[in-house]
Amino acid sequence: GSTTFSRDAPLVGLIWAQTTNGVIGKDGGMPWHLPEDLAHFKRTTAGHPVIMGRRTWDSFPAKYRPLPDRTNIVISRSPQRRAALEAGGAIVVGSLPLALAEARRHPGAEELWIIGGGEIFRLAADQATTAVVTVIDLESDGDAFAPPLGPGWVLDGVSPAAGWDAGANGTRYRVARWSRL
Ligand SMILES: Nc1nc(N)c2c(n1)CN(C(=O)COc1ccccc1N1CCC(C(=O)O)CC1)C2
Repeated sequence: GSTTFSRDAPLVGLIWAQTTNGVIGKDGGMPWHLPEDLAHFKRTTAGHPVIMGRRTWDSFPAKYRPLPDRTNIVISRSPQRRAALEAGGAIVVGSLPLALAEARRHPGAEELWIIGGGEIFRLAADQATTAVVTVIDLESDGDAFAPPLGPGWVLDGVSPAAGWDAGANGTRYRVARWSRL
């Protein structure tokens, strides 16, 4: 029979999109337009709590906030910003540990997704057990970067395994899935 492992520890995943040279953001946005990635992001995170830094929250067009069908947890150390963020539908906490603790209380918490940005990914890389990375066939300058995945991270697979997918607008991309032992 199949063995099922009860996961009392949630799966903590990182999810981001980057250029081939590791840029994840520029001037508060992303230097590409790839609706297929937005659909992939929404499909992957829907139904689960998402944890993000305040800049990532601000980067979403207002009509997308809070991200629907997900508990939106925003890390901000600024008491001045807390009220506005909460008014916008976010749960606001002051640190990543507090965000992870808060996320566990919400629906879908068997899987938690950390969705950005660069500063939060670096803090979270040693606590996450999976990373889902959209690599876009583009070189760009930027001001936010993908975290280095340190020792212990292994590449589980890339889709497509060779070459690139192409979005309707011609942007080439692929999705790499990493896990940390
Ligand atoms: N692979 C991967 N990883 C990430 N962490 C993120 C992404 N892609 C994409 N992201 C962005 O910030 C960018 O988003 C958007 C930017 C402009 C317009 C709409 C959107 N979105 C439309 C869909 C919304 C939803 O999901 O409902 C979210 C906002 C985070």
